[in-house]
Amino acid sequence: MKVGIVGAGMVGSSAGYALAVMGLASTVVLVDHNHDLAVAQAEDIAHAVPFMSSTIVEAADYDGLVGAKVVILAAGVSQKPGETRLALLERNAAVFKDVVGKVLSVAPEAILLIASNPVDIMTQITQRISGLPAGRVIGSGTILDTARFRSLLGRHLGISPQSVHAYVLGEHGDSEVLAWSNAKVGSLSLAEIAAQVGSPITRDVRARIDDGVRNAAYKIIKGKGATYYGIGAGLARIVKAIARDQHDVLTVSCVMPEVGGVRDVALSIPRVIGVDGISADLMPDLSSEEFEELEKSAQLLKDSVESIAL
Ligand SMILES: NC(=O)C1=CN([C@@H]2O[C@H](COP(=O)(O)OP(=O)(O)OC[C@H]3O[C@@H](n4cnc5c(N)ncnc54)[C@H](O)[C@@H]3O)[C@@H](O)[C@H]2O)C=CC1
Ligand SMILES: CC(=O)C(=O)O
Repeated sequence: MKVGIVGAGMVGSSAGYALAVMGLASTVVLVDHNHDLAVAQAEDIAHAVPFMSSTIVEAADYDGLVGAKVVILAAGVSQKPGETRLALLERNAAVFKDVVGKVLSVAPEAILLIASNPVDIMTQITQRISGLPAGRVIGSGTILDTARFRSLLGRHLGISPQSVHAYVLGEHGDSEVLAWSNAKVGSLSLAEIAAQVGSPITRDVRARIDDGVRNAAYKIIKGKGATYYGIGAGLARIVKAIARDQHDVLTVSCVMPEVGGVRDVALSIPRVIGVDGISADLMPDLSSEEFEELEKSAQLLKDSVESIAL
């Protein structure tokens, strides 16, 4: 399967690296308006391939995306230290107005996988520009936040994050909602597992984990300028679900008809993903407090998307 990546910066190249070393694509094509950067990234990633897979990694112009089954959109600007994701909206909307049409002119059948921030709004903008069915325009959404939540919960409990089933919903951003009420480890509720392993989830532990998830990007960007390994692996994980038609449940963003009272808005809930993109939305049971937070997150995203002229 051919996978295209538009935007060969830190996020795009990390996704390309993860796809290549995991052997999830026959070909990975990197496109960037800085073509020299795309060429350099493709060459560097290609040198890792002989150790792990046989993926062909190359740089190209948009023509190189012909036949791509998935195209990852990671072009645009990223946050400076202290800057919110929403502050990138106008600049990245302008980039997407340029990029989406070019991608579809050569790869009209592709599933579009959006990474650029603010990712929920970029997903909604892409769906509007492209006119594609909502299930073929997938935002990476809270896949990364969910990984952060599972990682911190697993660390607290001394359990592998792969056995922690816990989701972050709503905006990939400051208003996201950690769904504590339905988190499970194996078949046990959080309260039960915490009691069994002797690591209670106190108010302080909860606040520490919430901060660790919600503010992870700010801390990493302050320390090293950008985040990219986590999202690179997350994007590869979504491609895996598509490439192998796995019908995996992942928290990704997509335009949905209604969330509470808010209509036509893109945000994350768990969704089933396979070869045709998203095939089902799985709205979790939430406490009334969590559902209220989700509605607030939806309203904030809706207000932001309406502020942008398309
Ligand atoms: N969804 C998520 O969880 C995450 C999203 N991000 C977002 O991903 C995006 C990319 O971040 P980085 O890779 O760190 O930035 P970067 O600056 O390293 O790379 C962006 C690339 O886009 C290219 N580009 C800009 N305009 C273009 C256009 N019109 N056509 C083609 N290429 C163009 C640039 O030349 C650059 O190489 C940002 O918006 C960032 O906020 C970053 C981390 C996590
Ligand atoms: C930058 C970003 O969106 C993240 O690391 O969550």
